[in-house]
Amino acid sequence: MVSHEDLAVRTLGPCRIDSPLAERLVARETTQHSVVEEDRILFDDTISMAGGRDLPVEQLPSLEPGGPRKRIYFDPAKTRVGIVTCGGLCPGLNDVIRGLVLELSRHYGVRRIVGFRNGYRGFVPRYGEDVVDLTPEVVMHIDDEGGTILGTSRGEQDPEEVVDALERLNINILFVIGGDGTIRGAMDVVRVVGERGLKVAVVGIPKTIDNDIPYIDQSFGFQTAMAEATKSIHAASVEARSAPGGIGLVKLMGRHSGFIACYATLAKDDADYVLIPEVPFALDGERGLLEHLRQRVQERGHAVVVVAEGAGQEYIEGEEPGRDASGNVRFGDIGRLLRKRIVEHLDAHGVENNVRYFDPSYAIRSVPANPFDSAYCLRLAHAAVHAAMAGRTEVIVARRRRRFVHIPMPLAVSRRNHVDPLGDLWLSVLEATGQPVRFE
Ligand SMILES: Nc1ncnc2c1ncn2[C@@H]1O[C@H](COP(=O)(O)OP(=O)(O)O)[C@@H](O)[C@H]1O
Ligand SMILES: O=P(O)(O)OC[C@H]1O[C@](O)(COP(=O)(O)O)[C@@H](O)[C@@H]1O
Ligand SMILES: [Mg+2]
Repeated sequence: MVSHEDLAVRTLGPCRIDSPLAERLVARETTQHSVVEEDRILFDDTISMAGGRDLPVEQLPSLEPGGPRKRIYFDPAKTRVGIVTCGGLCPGLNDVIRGLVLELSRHYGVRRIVGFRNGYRGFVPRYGEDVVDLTPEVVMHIDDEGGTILGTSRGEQDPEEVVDALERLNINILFVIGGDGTIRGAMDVVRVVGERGLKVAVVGIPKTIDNDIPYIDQSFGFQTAMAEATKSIHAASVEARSAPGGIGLVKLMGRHSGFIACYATLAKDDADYVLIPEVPFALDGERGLLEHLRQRVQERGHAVVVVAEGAGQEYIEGEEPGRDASGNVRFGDIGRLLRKRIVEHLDAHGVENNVRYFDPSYAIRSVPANPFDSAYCLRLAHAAVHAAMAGRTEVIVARRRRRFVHIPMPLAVSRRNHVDPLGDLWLSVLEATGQPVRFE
């Protein structure tokens, strides 16, 4: 259970400098729409959860609100900022970079902002990466494109070398835009910064199309990626309905969490089956997926199956899952395996079948952010700048139940966000598809 201590945010020191934004904050109060900096946001949101702790209200676990402070830690005129993007692509990376640069320069008056190229390797001299000066002019229209203007990479780097680079360039604030691996890397940087007695704020903006960062409503770019995925589900459905025994099979990204598969399915209410890593399924047997699918195709003439890449890995034989440079598992291709097994099963029962396999893969994450995600990215960037200028460190900014909050990095990587097989989302998926609760 998350405790009060888990939610404590680290700061570099007292805020003694008047914020250039202070004037705008005078009339602010805590309402449905804002939380003042002195207030806290309760972590639990049901009576049973909060009541179960048996604590007075002021001792209940609570989060520090995001947003501008009246006084800040860093003197903007003397502050130098670094930005890095790491891990897999995600729609909105450029929006976040742009938002950081514009907020820092226009509202705080920070004049020295650099981008490190290609993830954490951009700090390490042997890679020979250049450092990019980021000005409002440079970033103004970068949100029109997907990807990241800074480039990204996987693979661990020595945090000592990262901090050497921070020292060489006199960086006071480092913004890391990345997923769980990136946040773990950032925590190593914070440790070395502390060991050297430096005052560098490290603030993260969580990025993942898989939506697997816990305690937040949704990661930026997720909505765009899942919207993009609906196009393949629609195409699969059209193909399936247009051929005798048509079966549209769509494999979507989602290594450990099936959020893209679930939401894309709900958005395009066309699928008969959704398979995700969180819900194991039997393939064979009377109550297995293949037999159910055979009956569905015979009854309705067609079917659509959506599978997340991490689902059903136990069926991929003879292949040890590989690892990428960051140590993430590289799964076997569940889509191809399902295609093969579906064809074999239906052929064996003399059922005509035409399987059309879609693997949109990188296409769903390399697109520019949609307007909702763009707005979200900009607001996350603003929140990250406010947090960093106020000396917060080892923290990510995020939206939780529609409030912007600061979440300590150790908590953000303490677990993964999963689709709960007993939760509301999976129930909605079961209702939409009509698939059995279990294939067993
Ligand atoms: N356990 C870890 N400890 C320290 N750094 C890590 C760790 N895992 C990943 N990293 C660093 O974070 C970067 C991105 O991690 P990765 O897992 O590839 O993507 P993501 O941040 O999207 O999860 C890598 O370049 C690597 O240097
Ligand atoms: O082939 P790549 O670029 O290493 O990444 C593939 C993986 O990246 C993801 O899109 C997201 O992963 P991260 O958020 O860890 O970067 C996964 O869904 C997918 O398995
Ligand atoms: Mg990751």
